[in-house]
Formats: sequence, C-alpha cells, structure tokens
Amino acid sequence: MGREFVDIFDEWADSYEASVSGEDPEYRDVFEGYENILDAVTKRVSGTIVEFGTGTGNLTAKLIEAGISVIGIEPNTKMRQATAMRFPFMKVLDGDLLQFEAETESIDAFVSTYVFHHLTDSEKGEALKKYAVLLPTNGKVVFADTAFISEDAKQAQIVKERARGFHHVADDLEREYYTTIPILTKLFNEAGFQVQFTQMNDFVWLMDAIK
Ligand SMILES: C[S@@+](CC[C@H](N)C(=O)[O-])C[C@H]1O[C@@H](n2cnc3c(N)ncnc32)[C@H](O)[C@@H]1O
Repeated sequence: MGREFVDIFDEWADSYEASVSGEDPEYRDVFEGYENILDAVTKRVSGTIVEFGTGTGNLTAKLIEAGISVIGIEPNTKMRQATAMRFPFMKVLDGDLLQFEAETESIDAFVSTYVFHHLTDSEKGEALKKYAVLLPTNGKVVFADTAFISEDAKQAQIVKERARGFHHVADDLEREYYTTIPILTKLFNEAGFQVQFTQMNDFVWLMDAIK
C-alpha cells in the first residue's frame, strides 16, 4: 500500500541531485527554492523526528545540522543506501508513510518533503490518524509537497505543462495522487490536527500541523 511509485526512484536516484538543483528544465519550477523549502521544514521541528522518503538525504542533512535526532524511513533500496552512506551513524529503515517501525519510544514530529503525494487521499487520512496516535499533544506533522488550491488549478497546471512540452511533469501530475488544499485541510482536521499552509513555489505547499 502506497508503494506503487517506489521503483520509479531506481532510475531517478542517480540523477536526482541534478533535478533538485534545477538542471532538469522540466522540474525546475517544482524544485524552485528547494533549499528554502528544506529549511522551512527544519525550523518547525525539534527533538526526535521520523523523516519519510529521505531520498538522497538532503532534508536529513539540514535536520541533523540543526541538532535534531532523525530516524529515516525509505522504501527504495537505492535511496535508502544513499542516505545511509551519507549518514552512517543514523538509522535508515525500510518502510513507508503507512507501514513503518520507528524503533523508538517517543516521536516529537513526522516530516517529509516531496513524498506525501504517493498516498491516495484515503491513505493520506489513514496515515495522519496513525501519526496522531503516535504523537504527544503538541506533536507535529510538517510536510512539504505539491498540492493545488483546487482541482481546476491542478488541471490548468497539467495543460500548461503539456503546452510547454513538459510531458514528464504532466504525466507525473496525472499518475500520482496530488491533491488539493481543501482536501488536505479536511484530512488533517479529521485526524485531530490544526494545520496551516504556506505556498513555497508554483507547486509546493508547506503543511505545518500540530496535534
Ligand atoms: C521526490 S523524492 C524526495 C526525496 C527527499 N525527501 C527530497 O526532498 O529531496 C521521493 C522519495 O519518497 C520515496 N517514497 C516513494 N513512495 C513512498 C512511500 N509510500 N512512503 C515513503 N517514501 C516513499 C521515494 O523512494 C523517494 O526517495
């Protein structure tokens, strides 16, 4: 469940750093302000945190630098190895947004960047309810990911990407489970979180939720 896009990252692992640094024109707008997005997540959490979808470890690096204790959960073997090689002292475990064993008694926050869209909306709700059970009062979920203010806005973005020949991005938007701010608000609230959204670029929104 929620692992249907994991294999895509076997191919993307080797060129992922080029994508996030803007070398791939198709993904330049998606990763616009990438460092700023990672910093925004980092400054909103403290203590012991679980990071989902560590990828090559770029958010992980910021969190560790900030003195945060990080447990990584990453379902793709190549990505998991990339993070583990970069931070040999850190726990990087096989698991995903829904199925994971963090191997710790207390978790202060769950974080991720560019990951939550791998779950359907129904799975997103299920995951948030699971996090609420594992977090103390005032525990946090801080995610950054592509989302849209409405379904119309999402469809308009797909049309725009096709018009400029960016078919990989358009296919990605159609294939994976990019959702809307009203749906995310409902899912966070139903799981017992108060949530605030901040738009970070044309695609990415910061979701800052507290139990
Ligand atoms: C676009 S990359 C983001 C990597 C990193 N967080 C960043 O911001 O650069 C998405 C990552 O999520 C992982 N992933 C895919 N499906 C997942 C799932 N269901 N649960 C957790 N991680 C998942 C992928 O293997 C990949 O490493």
